Amino acid sequence: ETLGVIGFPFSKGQPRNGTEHGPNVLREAGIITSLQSLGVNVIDHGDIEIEVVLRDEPMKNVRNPRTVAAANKKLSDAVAKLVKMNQSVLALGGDHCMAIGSIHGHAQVEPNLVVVWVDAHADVNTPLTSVSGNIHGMPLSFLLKELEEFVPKVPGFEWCKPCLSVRDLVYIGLRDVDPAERLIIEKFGIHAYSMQEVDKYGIKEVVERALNQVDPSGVRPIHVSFDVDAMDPTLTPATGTPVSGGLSLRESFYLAEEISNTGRLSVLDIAEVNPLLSTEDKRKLTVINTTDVSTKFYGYRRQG
Ligand SMILES: N[C@](CCCC[B-](O)(O)O)(CCN1CCC(O)CC1)C(=O)O
Ligand SMILES: [Mn+2]
Ligand SMILES: [Mn+2]
Ligand SMILES: [Mn+2]
Repeated sequence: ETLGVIGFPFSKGQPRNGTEHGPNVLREAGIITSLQSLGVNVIDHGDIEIEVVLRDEPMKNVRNPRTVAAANKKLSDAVAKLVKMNQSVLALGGDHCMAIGSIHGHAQVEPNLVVVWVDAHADVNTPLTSVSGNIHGMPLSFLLKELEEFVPKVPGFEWCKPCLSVRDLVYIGLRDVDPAERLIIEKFGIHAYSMQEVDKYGIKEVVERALNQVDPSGVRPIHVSFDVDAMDPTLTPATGTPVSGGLSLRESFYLAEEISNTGRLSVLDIAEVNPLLSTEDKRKLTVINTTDVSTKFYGYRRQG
């Protein structure tokens, strides 16, 4: 089994500079060597080359549409290529708009995939419901077939055909969902385990129920889109939209270990590490905790 690592040094899905440094600070922290020390055959394919799109005027309130679209098209092609070569893919972000390219690319090769979205946020605003206009809050609206009729054409995204059904998506970690997102989740019955459910059932039950709902027969390829703001901000403070009351380190480890135990983790996104948003020691803490969770996704076992 080969793990292909792709860097997505990108920040234009949101207004805070810094997520473009995510891939490199994770590499500098030794994420590649940590994975190799697990016996994983890791190939670092470098970074997606981000092109500057001039005069990328907002479309209604959607910021940087063409820049976000062009970068994610490249990511989609890169992920598809690696999955086609039977590699597992670790995509290092970069802000969470990266999920558009990563999931789209994965779905071109594995249309039967399911998505586990680990995040404080639902990231399912459409360009019309978004209050901020930041595409990192909208990625799922570009991917979900059931939302296609509600999503206006956004310049640059002509390539992005929706490829995911709401029944193949499950959320874990929600605690800051916009009213419109709440409506969408309820209208389409999207499976969602907020931090309230994590407290109510415990992480073991939540992970079991989540996987059983999207993949009861336990055969489908899994795409995990992991926003580091799903974890408690005391653990990953270097991120753009921190929300208190997040997943503990042990809950994050357990989730990652259980996903790893399925043997069907195909693509993992690590999104929203922003080293510029905090002090040096908080950056270090964020990167170390993110790396520690990542190794559990790829076979590190606390019991040895
Ligand atoms: N839902 C938000 C946050 C998205 C976070 C994206 B990430 O990838 O980090 O999960 C927040 C919108 N929110 C609406 C109410 C306002 O008071 C504050 C911003 C949005 O901008 O759409
Ligand atoms: Mn988030
Ligand atoms: Mn997110
Ligand atoms: Mn975030």
